[in-house]
Amino acid sequence: MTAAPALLRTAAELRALRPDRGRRRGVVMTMGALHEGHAELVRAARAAVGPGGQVVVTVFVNPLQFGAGEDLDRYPRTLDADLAVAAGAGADVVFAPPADEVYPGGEPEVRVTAGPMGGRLEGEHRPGHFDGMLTVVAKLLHLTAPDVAFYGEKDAQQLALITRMVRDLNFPVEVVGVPTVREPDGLALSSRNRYLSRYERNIALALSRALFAARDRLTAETALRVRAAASGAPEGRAAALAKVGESRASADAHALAHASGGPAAALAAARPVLEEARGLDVDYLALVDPRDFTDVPDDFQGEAVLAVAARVGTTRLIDNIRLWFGASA
Ligand SMILES: Nc1ncnc2c1ncn2[C@@H]1O[C@H](COP(=O)(O)OP(=O)(O)OP(=O)(O)O)[C@@H](O)[C@H]1O
Ligand SMILES: CC(C)(CO)[C@@H](O)C(=O)[O-]
Ligand code: BAL
Repeated sequence: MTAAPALLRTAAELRALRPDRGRRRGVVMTMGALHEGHAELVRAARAAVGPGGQVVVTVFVNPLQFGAGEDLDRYPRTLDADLAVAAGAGADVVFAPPADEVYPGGEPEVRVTAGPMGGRLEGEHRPGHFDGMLTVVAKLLHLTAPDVAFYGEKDAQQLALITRMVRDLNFPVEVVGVPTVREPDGLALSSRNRYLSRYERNIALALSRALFAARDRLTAETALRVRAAASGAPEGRAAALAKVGESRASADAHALAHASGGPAAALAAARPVLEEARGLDVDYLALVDPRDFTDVPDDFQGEAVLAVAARVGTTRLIDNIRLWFGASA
């Protein structure tokens, strides 16, 4: 049986439970309502610090990162179930402080500013969100003093901003990103999925389907290019192949002549999936450079993030995947 993690409420309790010298502390920050995505972060933390290290899961619904009219009041609070998930994944400590432990002086006047990256995509649609998020992450890093901290790639812009803050402000911690955990049908796990009715969940599947459509388009175009490269240049070849009755090879060569295989093709594959999903209200679909979340140009080479945010009814969901552009990964 897995031992129940210690449930701590104060920074003093957390300080008293520091791991022995030479043992590492790994931290997973959450807003609770834990699911398998969170569990994966906890398992990654356990693997990184080893059996003798200490894994701390923080559970705190941070008012500072919610805008007016967002879901702060109805955000699910499920601490008993969270303790069970944390235990099952191998956490030693759950740190669930009350708001006045995190903000003893009330709303902080001095805050972390997210900078230009924090004004794009999520930041544009949730003004102030990233300042509030980084402020609490900075505080939780001070309170938990980890050697290593784990964040999900599901929140790709958040991960990029935390990485940037740690670098820009010299936090002595290693930041590790963990790949997105999905349901078998593709839906990214998210605490907010609990808001969805069955009908809405079906609509929400369009987010991951759009991302996968882009990935599949790039894969298909790469395969075409490899096939054509084995036998000469595409457009003239299409006509020549057609003449000798090689219709399939001719069609491939023709498709190749019109395939860009670049960012525009990825967006063109994803967009119709979102447009055709009735009941989905899209905030953005964007292909961005993971270093600063600016849109990539059409001659971009390297790894990009295809990110989407949309509302289904009153629920707002985000998702993203990484795509590679260029000769080889
Ligand atoms: N499906 C997932 N796969 C991997 N990591 C995830 C997943 N969902 C959330 N995380 C990560 O867990 C951490 C805590 O996230 P949070 O508590 O906000 O959960 P969430 O499911 O993203 O909630 P919400 O639905 O409110 O966005 C973050 O680092 C987040 O990126
Ligand atoms: C990092 C975080 C715990 C800060 O409140 C939150 O933004 C989240 O759960 O992703
Ligand atoms: N999962 C990111 C935190 C938020 O949406 O506020």
